Amino acid sequence: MEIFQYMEKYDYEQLLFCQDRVSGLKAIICIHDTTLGPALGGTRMWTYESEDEAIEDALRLAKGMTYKNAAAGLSLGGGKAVIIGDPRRDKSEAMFRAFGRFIQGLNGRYITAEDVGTTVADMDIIHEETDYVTGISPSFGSSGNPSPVTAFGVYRGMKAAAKEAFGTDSLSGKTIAVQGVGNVAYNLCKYLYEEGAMLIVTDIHKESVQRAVDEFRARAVDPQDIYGVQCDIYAPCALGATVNDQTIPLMKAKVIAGAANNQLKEARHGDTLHERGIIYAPDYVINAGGVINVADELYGYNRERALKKVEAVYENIEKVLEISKRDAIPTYLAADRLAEERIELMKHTRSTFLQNGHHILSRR
Ligand SMILES: NC(=O)C1=CN([C@@H]2O[C@H](COP(=O)(O)OP(=O)(O)OC[C@H]3O[C@@H](n4cnc5c(N)ncnc54)[C@H](O)[C@@H]3O)[C@@H](O)[C@H]2O)C=CC1
Ligand SMILES: CC(C)CC(=O)C(=O)O
Repeated sequence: MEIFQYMEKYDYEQLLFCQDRVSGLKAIICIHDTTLGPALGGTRMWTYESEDEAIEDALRLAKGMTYKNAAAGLSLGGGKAVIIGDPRRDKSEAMFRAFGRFIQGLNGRYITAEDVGTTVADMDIIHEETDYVTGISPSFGSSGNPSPVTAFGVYRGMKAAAKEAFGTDSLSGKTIAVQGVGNVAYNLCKYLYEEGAMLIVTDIHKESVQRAVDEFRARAVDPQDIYGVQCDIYAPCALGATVNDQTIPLMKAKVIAGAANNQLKEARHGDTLHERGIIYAPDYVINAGGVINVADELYGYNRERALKKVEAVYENIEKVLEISKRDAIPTYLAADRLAEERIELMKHTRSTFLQNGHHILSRR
């Protein structure tokens, strides 16, 4: 990959490679855009096949955070970090502390949190070395694990998308195919089951599937079979790029609404969904609950206030659907428009010169 060419094309600010030989840390921090404020986005730990794959993931995820934070109305820019390694095998205190020191070195330009492969316990270790970490244990007055709140937001957004497709936002009696029953999707399944939805689930880990079968009467299918099952809604809640040339022709769902980041393999797949009349709830709008929740820590965490904001994912999806209809464009473009218009507007508003002007919230 021609890295500078790619960064220039999508206007990235910074890409940082962090290496610590003793702990084995190999991490990449990517800051896409800080127009709206410091870049907030989680740290993913994953067994990448190659360094290029890890770099690409960091770049794509960081840009997604710029759009997610902007569309959610947060005063935050977009960034993300990835650690190369197996989260089930390679973690150590030394690794996360070394990583925390690299974050501290950025002096607040990047604030981290959980993502796939990292936990509250990992964030607590990072916190030993830096202030710029959220999603740490509630005993610090923090918000803890963002996943249940992300799930609540996805549930709200799914209802808004269902209303558009089926004329009612009730999910009772709807069949929902959930790909990946990890931290977010387990909590999502709970909401869906309690509302009376029928669940079809899959995961690469058998225990996760079994838990959903036992607790939510879900039907299990093999990972490759999830795309073609007869269902009303497909909820991608594993990794990205699952909406692509191979999977779209198999899909029976009228709605795609799930937690995963970067669901569309390429932007053109959003066009294909639009042409086929499948309502796609854009990933970074529907899965913003977690970041809205951890961002509230920057104001002194208040769960009630945070959940109120997350509830509004419903209205945000409605807004995207309205723009899509008004401008006759696919929903992924409508979401981009929502985010980009806000960034442009704030760029102008914030252009006034301030002499050493610090906001009362010193971390912003
Ligand atoms: N945790 C959070 O608060 C947020 C998560 N997200 C995104 O939501 C998605 C899920 O996140 P988490 O639940 O936190 O991660 P997780 O790691 O707890 O869950 C992901 C699940 O997907 C499964 N999986 C991976 N590849 C699969 C495949 N090919 N087929 C079936 N299952 C597969 C994994 O075994 C795991 O159980 C990720 O894309 C993440 O970036 C987005 C916003 C916030
Ligand atoms: C997990 C969140 C707290 C932030 C993030 O990285 C995301 O929304 O993807």
